[in-house]
Amino acid sequence: HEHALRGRDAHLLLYFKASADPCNAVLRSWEGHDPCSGSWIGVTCYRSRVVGLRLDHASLTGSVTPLFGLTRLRVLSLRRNNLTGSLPHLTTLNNPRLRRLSLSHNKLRGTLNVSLPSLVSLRVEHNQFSGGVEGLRLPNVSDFNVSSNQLSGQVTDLLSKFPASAFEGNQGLCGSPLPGCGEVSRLSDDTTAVSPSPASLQSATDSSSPRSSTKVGFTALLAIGISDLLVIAIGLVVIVGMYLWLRKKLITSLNGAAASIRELEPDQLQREEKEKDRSLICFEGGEDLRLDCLLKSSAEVLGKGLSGSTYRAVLEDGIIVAVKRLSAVQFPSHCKAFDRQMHLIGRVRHPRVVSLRAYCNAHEEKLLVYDFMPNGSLLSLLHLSCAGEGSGRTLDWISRKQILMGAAEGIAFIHAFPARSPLVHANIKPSNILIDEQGNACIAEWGIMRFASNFHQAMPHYPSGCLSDGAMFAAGTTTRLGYRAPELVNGKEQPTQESDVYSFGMVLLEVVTDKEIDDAESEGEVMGMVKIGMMCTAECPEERPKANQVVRMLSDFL
Ligand SMILES: Nc1ncnc2c1ncn2[C@@H]1O[C@H](COP(=O)(O)OP(=O)(O)OP(=O)(O)O)[C@@H](O)[C@H]1O
Repeated sequence: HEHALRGRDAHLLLYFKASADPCNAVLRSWEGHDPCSGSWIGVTCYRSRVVGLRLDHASLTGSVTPLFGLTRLRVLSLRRNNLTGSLPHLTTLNNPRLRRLSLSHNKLRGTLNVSLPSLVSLRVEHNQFSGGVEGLRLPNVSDFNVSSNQLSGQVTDLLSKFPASAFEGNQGLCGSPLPGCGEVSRLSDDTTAVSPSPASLQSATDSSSPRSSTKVGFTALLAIGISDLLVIAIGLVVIVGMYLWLRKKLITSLNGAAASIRELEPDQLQREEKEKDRSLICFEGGEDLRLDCLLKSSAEVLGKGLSGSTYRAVLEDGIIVAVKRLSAVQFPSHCKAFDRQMHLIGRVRHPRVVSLRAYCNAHEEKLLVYDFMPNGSLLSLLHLSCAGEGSGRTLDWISRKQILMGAAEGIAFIHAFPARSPLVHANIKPSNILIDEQGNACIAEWGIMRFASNFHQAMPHYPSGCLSDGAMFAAGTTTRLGYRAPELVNGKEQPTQESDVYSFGMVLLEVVTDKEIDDAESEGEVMGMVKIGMMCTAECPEERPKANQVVRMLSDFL
């Protein structure tokens, strides 16, 4: 029976692929009958069943309906694609385990009917959904957004706990937290009352003589004036009374609260403070992460560097993340600037930059949770013998060029990201250039090293003997500085975007001067790339090209 169900998962995914990626451009790796082989891009499995599908920004088209046949699915994230059609009625019968559903920025239409107690996140903003929201029965959802659709009708009581921003951009929706539906219709009634049609005005004037109308008008005006005064006086009395009553109540409750705070034991306060500290701060795509789940997950050490150790953690729902545990020696303090930097890093989203999904900045523990990159690092591909790691694969020339291009794009994106002061990676080296499911390079662990207490010791350099002599020669480096820009060696300067370009230049020279390349046709290209590397590693920082210029130069070779 289990075997048949696994076959059904594969069948449903391939059925989805047929309409989502008809040119086989993105889902090329979806081949064969086993989606859990590890090679199907975006698919996460647990005990040989598909539990997660994440394919954001993948230019997918067609309908999502086949995916709701995956009965073990927990996470479905297909943001920013071109998906069309409607959603089926989602109930516990067909999707009992679905926890996160992210379909924002697509072209989905039809009505929304989702009643799933398992769901904790529903994001369908920027689509074309229509009809009411009464079909949404989501008792446990904490992350919710249906904004910028064509929904109408009253927001139900269950959903009114979410902020107005979760509903805005739907012309026809009303009721808390949006303006009340009654208010809208009363307003329109009033408008009709004060602006009668010219025809009715005309008939009103015609029906009575000018004399009688003046008499009646005067008496009526007097009566209205007196009654208005009375109403205003009564209103004032009521308002003053309510003000005095509320003031009294507020003072009593404030006194009560102050007393109960005083009553708290000091260590209880400390405990609460610690609890707050120990929680994870989550960013887009990591909203579901919890510190206790992370600590309970099965973890395996990926490696250890100067800044700390990195673990591969498999969470309860089968999702795999990389957790960097920062060294307490290098990152001893609990500073606000670190929090600000993490919030900035958590906002950066680019296919060539590894996403930070959450972090924890407790006094005794600093954890950073990243997307897990399943294909190792450039270091493992290049220096199998030096690093004592790697899968034993050798890199062909085309892959080398693509990896360099991907890394340069990631760095250029970070450098151009709008921030108060220019953003800097400060730790560019092959172990921080990771390879994603499709073999593309992604820049990892940026922006952390400037918080290291022994920053200059931690700067990227390389174990003596590993950086090839060809690369050292091309860069004109006689001392073994490795990836560290010469201006940083005295330990007084802070890293800059120019020093990042230097480090990238060293990586580039290392990749293109490697003895392993035996493709004679590429000789001319090697020379061209070496020239780029030499420009990047110019002694004088001002003479080095900007990262976006490096991207442009590299693109000539692709
Ligand atoms: N998100 C990730 N996905 C997969 N592997 C990762 C991820 N982040 C880091 N790694 C791998 O984990 C190993 C250890 O990384 P870590 O960053 O802790 O050390 P390092 O890069 O060698 O040194 P440093 O502390 O200076 O950054 C490296 O092989 C790295 O490529």
